[in-house]
Amino acid sequence: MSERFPDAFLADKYAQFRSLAFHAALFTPALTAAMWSWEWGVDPAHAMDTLGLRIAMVLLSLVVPLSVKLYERSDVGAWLAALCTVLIEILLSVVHDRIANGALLGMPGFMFFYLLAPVVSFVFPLRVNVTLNVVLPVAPLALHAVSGVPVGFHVVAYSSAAFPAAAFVITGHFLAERALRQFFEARRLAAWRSAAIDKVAVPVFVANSEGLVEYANAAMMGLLEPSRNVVIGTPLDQLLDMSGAQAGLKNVEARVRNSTRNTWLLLSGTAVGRAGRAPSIVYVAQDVSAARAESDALRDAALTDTVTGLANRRAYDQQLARRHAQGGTLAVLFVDLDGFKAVNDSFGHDTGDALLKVIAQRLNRALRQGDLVARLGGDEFALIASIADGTDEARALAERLLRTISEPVHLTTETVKVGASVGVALSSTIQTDAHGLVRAADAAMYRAKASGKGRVVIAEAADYEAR
Ligand SMILES: Nc1nc2c(ncn2[C@@H]2O[C@H](COP(=O)(O)OP(=O)(O)OP(=O)(O)O)[C@@H](O)[C@H]2O)c(=O)[nH]1
Repeated sequence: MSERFPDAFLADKYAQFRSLAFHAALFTPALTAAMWSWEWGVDPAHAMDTLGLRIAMVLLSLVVPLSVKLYERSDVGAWLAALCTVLIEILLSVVHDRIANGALLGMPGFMFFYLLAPVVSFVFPLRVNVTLNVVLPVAPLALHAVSGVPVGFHVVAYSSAAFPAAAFVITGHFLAERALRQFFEARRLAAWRSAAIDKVAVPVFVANSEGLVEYANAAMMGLLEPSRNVVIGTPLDQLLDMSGAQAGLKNVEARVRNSTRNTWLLLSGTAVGRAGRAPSIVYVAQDVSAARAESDALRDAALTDTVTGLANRRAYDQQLARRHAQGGTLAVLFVDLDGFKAVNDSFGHDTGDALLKVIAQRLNRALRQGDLVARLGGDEFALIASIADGTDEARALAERLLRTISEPVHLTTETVKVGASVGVALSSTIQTDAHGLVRAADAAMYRAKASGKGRVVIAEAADYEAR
């Protein structure tokens, strides 16, 4: 089996066949037409026309039965197809003779029987074909030699004309058979490869140079979830989010978009060239969702407070450093509950935990989009909020927090109530780094505790310097 691409192979064969046909077309009709004209005074243009029709029929007779034989693998089908073309040919001959007002087996019919031999004998090996094509034209001459039946000049002329025509047909038959066999085998192999790749458990897909998906095997379709029809021809970008991936083809991490699961793939791509086209990329994918979920969970655990589910101190420090570096006015709010120890002491640690969870939810609800609340430990919470209007806005926010914290908390068995002391440091007032802001908010919160609890204190420069 040739590994050549069927397109290139066929192009090659087509060129050979065309060159042969060109020479035969020059030689055969010219010779035949000359003889016809000489013998019967037939119009040469008309004669060539007739021969052109014959040649077209011969090509049809070659390709259709051969295709049936090679692709459907049916000799009976091939014979039936050949019979059909012969019947069509006879019909055409009859019609032609009626129009031309000639005998039933006039010139077209005569030529036909010489051309018929190689056509209908295509199912035989080449050697039989050649023999038939040599024997049939000389048969009238042999008959004459054996029986003395007179043979006119036109019979000799037709016999001579039949040889190049037969050569043309046999070569065409030979080339067409080879080309079709290669073509169908290549198609069968491609279909088999595609079916085999479809069956393997490893997800595989192909994207063309324009980023459109050309193929995805069953395993890949299972990961992408939508139906095959939707995927083929879809921009890869619509199916996979590769925005966080490193450049290149190897070890590319991609998230499946619109997935009901949080599916992550590790892709390895190979550029595969194609005749006359920009290379496509064949990707082999690995489902790394489980590993990714595990590492995400570890990262989340390292940044999350286990009791309340809020950000922990580490996450808070990271966020504050990032937000502070971005600029704009920030308010850092330190919230320490008042009377929390009494809840623990009276109702137990579990009730204390339940209370912390409710307070966390209330603080979360009181915040605006983009702000952050964290639990630093014990009964201490801290918030980061963007402030547009300075101290008054920060104070209003802090007082809103105080009010929501002080609402009674209805737990399963009891209702408890705590208060809070809040220290607020504004980056517009305290000109320092992120740590300095935290220290100032902490100091302001202590001042709130010291001056009677349940209140808000806005930090001044002295709070930062005092710590
Ligand atoms: N339930 C519970 N209690 C905790 C946790 N972490 C720390 N605590 C307790 O929280 C209490 C905090 O003490 P304090 O800050 O003195 O409590 P407070 O009654 O609010 O006192 P002030 O802050 O002075 O108003 C201590 O009793 C700690 O044991 C926790 O995760 N869960």
